[in-house]
Amino acid sequence: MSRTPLPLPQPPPKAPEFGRDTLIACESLVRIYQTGSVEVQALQGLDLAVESGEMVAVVGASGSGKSTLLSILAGVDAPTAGRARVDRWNLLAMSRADRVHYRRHTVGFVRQQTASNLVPYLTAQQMIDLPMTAARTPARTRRARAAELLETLGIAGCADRRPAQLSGGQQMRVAIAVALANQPRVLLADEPTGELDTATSAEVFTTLREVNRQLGVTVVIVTHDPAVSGQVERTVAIRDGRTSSEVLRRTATGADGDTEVIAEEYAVMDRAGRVQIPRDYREALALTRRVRLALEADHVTIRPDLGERS
Ligand SMILES: Nc1ncnc2c1ncn2[C@@H]1O[C@H](COP(=O)(O)OP(=O)(O)OP(=O)(O)O)[C@@H](O)[C@H]1O
Repeated sequence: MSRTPLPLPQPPPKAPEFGRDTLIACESLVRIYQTGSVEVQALQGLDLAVESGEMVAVVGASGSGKSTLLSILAGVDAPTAGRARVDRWNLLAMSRADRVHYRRHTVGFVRQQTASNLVPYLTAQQMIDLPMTAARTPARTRRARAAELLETLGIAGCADRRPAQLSGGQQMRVAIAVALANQPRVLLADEPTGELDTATSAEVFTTLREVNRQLGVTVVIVTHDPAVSGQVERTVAIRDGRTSSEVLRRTATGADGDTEVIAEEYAVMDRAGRVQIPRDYREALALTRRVRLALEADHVTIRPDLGERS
């Protein structure tokens, strides 16, 4: 008996190696906190890929797992299961010495509370110097790097000031300079504008964008402020410890020559092919436990299971 071949497109010869082309690659990432008999699943199979040179915002409601993700990427916290790679580092298999090296050279971290990033009795220049001294950078290089960072971040005039003599925006810029002192490939910022007014927040975002563009540093910003999304090319939304959607922004030139920003929302598919269908879509079509899937020429349809047999 001859069979008609299925009209399926040819699959690629081999699935790409995990995280091969990305600087940050998280797959099915799980973090469970155990407090006594209570177990909290802060991350429940999160997927995230960030290319080198990108500036990405991670948004989500309070408790959705944003800070947990950032702590893991910062090498401060370790995942319970899944995969996480940043640059050449496997975050699930780092020795203590690896972790020190990773935190010193691969990632820079700006914390939520501005003050917690700074040392009250040191000047801006001395604070930028600290991580380089820890990394045994020669004095001449340290001086040159501190001067370059102070200049790039627009705070050259603040070199000899202590935190109390700086405005909120200047304090945050010093914190960013400290995080960049050892030339990390990735800058992680946890709610960098949480304590700032609107104008100062905009100033800090401009600084982060300049750092991203001028120094080529990959930037990941965690925030629960949806307004931030308009400032970056890609926003990743986390819900209940999983990546639920991504919004990509690009500029396009219309027929009239005007440029406009186009934002498109995407669902995120993991390597096993799982996609989360938004609740309002499910409710609108009464999609419940079982749905009908069909492969069309250039798309896949999902239909409610109406119970009839075909
Ligand atoms: N050290 C911890 N021990 C126990 N539970 C924790 C711990 N850290 C976080 N959690 C829990 O994990 C979940 C995710 O927390 P996380 O701080 O990552 O969320 P978030 O999205 O950053 O929230 P927020 O915007 O309020 O900072 C929450 O339910 C939180 O209570």
